[in-house]
Amino acid sequence: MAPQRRSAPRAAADSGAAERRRPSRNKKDRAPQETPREMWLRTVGLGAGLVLAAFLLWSSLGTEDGVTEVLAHRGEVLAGRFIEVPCSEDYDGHRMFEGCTPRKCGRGVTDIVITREEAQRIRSIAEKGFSLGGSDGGASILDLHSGALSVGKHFVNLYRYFGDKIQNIFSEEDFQLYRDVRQKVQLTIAKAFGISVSSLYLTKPTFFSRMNSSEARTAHDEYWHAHVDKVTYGSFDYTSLLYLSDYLEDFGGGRFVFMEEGANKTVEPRAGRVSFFTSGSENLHRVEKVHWGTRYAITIAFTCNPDHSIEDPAFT
Ligand SMILES: O=C(O)CCC(=O)C(=O)O
Ligand SMILES: [Fe+2]
Repeated sequence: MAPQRRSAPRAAADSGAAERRRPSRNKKDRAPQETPREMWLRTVGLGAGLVLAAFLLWSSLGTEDGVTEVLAHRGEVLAGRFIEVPCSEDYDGHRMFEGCTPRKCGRGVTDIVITREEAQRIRSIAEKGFSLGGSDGGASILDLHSGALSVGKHFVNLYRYFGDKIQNIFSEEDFQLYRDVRQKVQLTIAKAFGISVSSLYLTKPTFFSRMNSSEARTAHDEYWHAHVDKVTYGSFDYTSLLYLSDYLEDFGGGRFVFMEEGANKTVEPRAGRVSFFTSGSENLHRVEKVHWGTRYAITIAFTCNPDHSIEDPAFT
């Protein structure tokens, strides 16, 4: 954002007015001397003002956009936290699927569905993929379904590029783990929203993300904009995020923010943490800019519309 332009210093022409406002020496000489009590009060007042100003500055720096509540702290291990929010009307414009299209909306976080060990193993899959490319800017994606990988300012298709040799990069165990994780997340969503697990289909894009503090080079690198997944991606009905690194251990900034009037809610990423929510504008969100380090995550998306379903990645 462009910095606010400050007004130029007032011209010398003003100095006459300043001169006129200046009290006469005589008057000042006649002013009563400050008592020690008054001096003390003035010092205390000044100190309190400074403390207040420092606090306001600190709180505005720490929260970027006035975030006031943390839904999931990085240090806590949540067995499951769910917050219901009223559904938006975004689903009305799409085909409705009884028993799947959100009627109950909300957001949840759990740290017990995916272990930290599984998160570590799945992150290794992401690192292998990203080692073959990566964006010049701050955000890279790797989509094991389509084969898309960010490289420089563009994307390549790994499966087309490597052909059968892709089996030297990813193993069957990698794909098996990916499928297991997807299945567990799908079950979690179905349970939380009271829908049948078989009414949900994986949809695209489902992808790994890697974010760092490099300056954005293309619009794809600008991951921090507020958005609604249903609007951005169309087919999404339920979004989930599996975090693969730890806020403040592996990176700074990069918290997930549900944007709400008055009180935004943050989710602090933690390896193995699954955050999930209905994809309509009841869950407008953004990711804070990463200030240092590298943040890994997977966006796993589900739809109620079988026409928009995609397959799990597998060697064909
Ligand atoms: O990585 C995140 O925390 C959120 C990513 C996101 O909003 C998205 O992929 O649509
Ligand atoms: Fe999103």
